[in-house]
Amino acid sequence: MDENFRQHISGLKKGTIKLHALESLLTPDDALTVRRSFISEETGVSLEKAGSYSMDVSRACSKNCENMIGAVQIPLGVAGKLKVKGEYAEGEYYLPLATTEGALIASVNRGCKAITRAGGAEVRIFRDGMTRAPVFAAKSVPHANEIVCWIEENTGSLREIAESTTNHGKMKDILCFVVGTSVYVRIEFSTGDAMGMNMVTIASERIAGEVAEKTGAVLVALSGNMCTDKKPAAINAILGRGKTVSAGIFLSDDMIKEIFKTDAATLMEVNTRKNLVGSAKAGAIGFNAHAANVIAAIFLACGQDPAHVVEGANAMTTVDPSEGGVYVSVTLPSLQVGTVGGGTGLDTQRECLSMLGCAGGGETSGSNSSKFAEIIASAVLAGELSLLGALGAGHLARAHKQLGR
Ligand SMILES: CC(C)(COP(=O)([O-])OP(=O)([O-])OC[C@H]1O[C@@H](n2cnc3c(N)ncnc32)[C@H](O)[C@@H]1OP(=O)([O-])[O-])[C@@H](O)C(=O)NCCC(=O)NCCSC(=O)C[C@@](C)(O)CC(=O)[O-]
Ligand SMILES: NC(=O)C1=CN([C@@H]2O[C@H](COP(=O)(O)OP(=O)(O)OC[C@H]3O[C@@H](n4cnc5c(N)ncnc54)[C@H](OP(=O)(O)O)[C@@H]3O)[C@@H](O)[C@H]2O)C=CC1
Repeated sequence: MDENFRQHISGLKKGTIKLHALESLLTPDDALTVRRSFISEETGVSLEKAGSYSMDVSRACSKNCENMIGAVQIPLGVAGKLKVKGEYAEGEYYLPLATTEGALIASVNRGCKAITRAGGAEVRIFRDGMTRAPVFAAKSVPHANEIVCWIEENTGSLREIAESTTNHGKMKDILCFVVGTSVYVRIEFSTGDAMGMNMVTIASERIAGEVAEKTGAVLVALSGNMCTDKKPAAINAILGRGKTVSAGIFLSDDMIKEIFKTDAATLMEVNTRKNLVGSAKAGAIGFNAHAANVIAAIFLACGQDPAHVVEGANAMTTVDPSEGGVYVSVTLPSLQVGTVGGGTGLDTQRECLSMLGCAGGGETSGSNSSKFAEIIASAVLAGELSLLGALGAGHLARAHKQLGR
């Protein structure tokens, strides 16, 4: 090994160099090599494979991952083509899916086949807004009331303050909730093509400062969990967070029989007893079969924040009787996605977004992230159709035996 590298490793061992300071002393690739070699020596694991990557790490180690030592690889497959008839996504798409679960892509692929043959998923976005909710301490219940009244009377000036921090963010709404002396201020923004959590957090900090100064409220935490970010929460399912999007498809009796080897009545019964009654009995927030599977696979492929699978999978699946077949829908109340920012600029993730024609900022602000959300909702519909069909036909265990072990 290079003498310069050995000296840095020796500095790490002696504690004269901090592990996270390597990028200030070396090029990004060299910093990773030294850190990985040090961790390899400390743990006795070669890490040779983790050190084999194709991405330009200068971006990753400065914006996405501290103390970076390499990359893990997740198999990337495709499903489709999937025909989507949305307001932003109009066409047929190959879906990039990163997963290690055998049978998942086959299942989504089968759903895509059905949807495309049936004419395409009909998809619409009903609401769009990213939230952050600081929590303040008031001195008393009347003081809490004064704080809320002040915020409601000064929404206009708070909007100006918030929007001075961003070119693309627009404040849409402020909702206040009080519990005794705790005041939760849920601030909602449209965030263009960004998922928006950094953008909204920065803007909310300015609002919080103004509220504290003008009302005497004490800011306890910039995130008070009424946002609610990265935790399962009914508020996101009810009010929405990120994009609220629904996709639906009519499937004829013939198609259900041919593609899913079952029938309309069985599909409806599985959905009612499993997705609706079963989920209710279990106290679930999501009433679906496996929305998380599809969202996680697309999120990993396309550079989304994987923790947002928690809210994204908060979906409800319905199967309505319809003349000559069924109308199946999924509704995702809190799908948080972006095509700029976060992990979307990493090389392989950007390639995957480009496969869908939505990498980077859209022609109009927000059009690419909306297109992406419509495609994801349609992909979730494909996954729901196929798993409901497999359960109806009694094929679930067989499929995983054949494809997953
Ligand atoms: C496995 C299938 C698709 C077989 O489905 P099938 O109908 O028996 O097979 P087929 O040979 O007739 O193929 C039908 C179509 O499926 C697709 N397909 C078929 N095989 C492949 C393959 N190798 N690679 C890619 N695509 C494949 C393909 O589109 C094909 O059409 P074609 O292109 O041939 O005209 C079906 O049985 C199925 O979907 N099973 C369900 C599996 C599933 O959804 N797993 C999801 C993960 S389960 C889980 O994680 C969550 C869970 C289950 O715990 C949640 C819960 O509690 O419910
Ligand atoms: N801070 C937090 O509490 C949390 C952070 N995260 C992380 O936040 C990151 C995502 O935050 P996010 O704010 O989306 O991304 P970034 O922080 O990467 O910021 C994206 C910026 O891109 C600019 N931009 C350029 N073109 C566009 C466009 N067309 N539409 C919208 N913005 C555009 C905006 O600048 P401008 O604002 O000037 O318009 C925007 O603020 C992820 O890495 C995620 O993991 C996740 C959860 C919580």
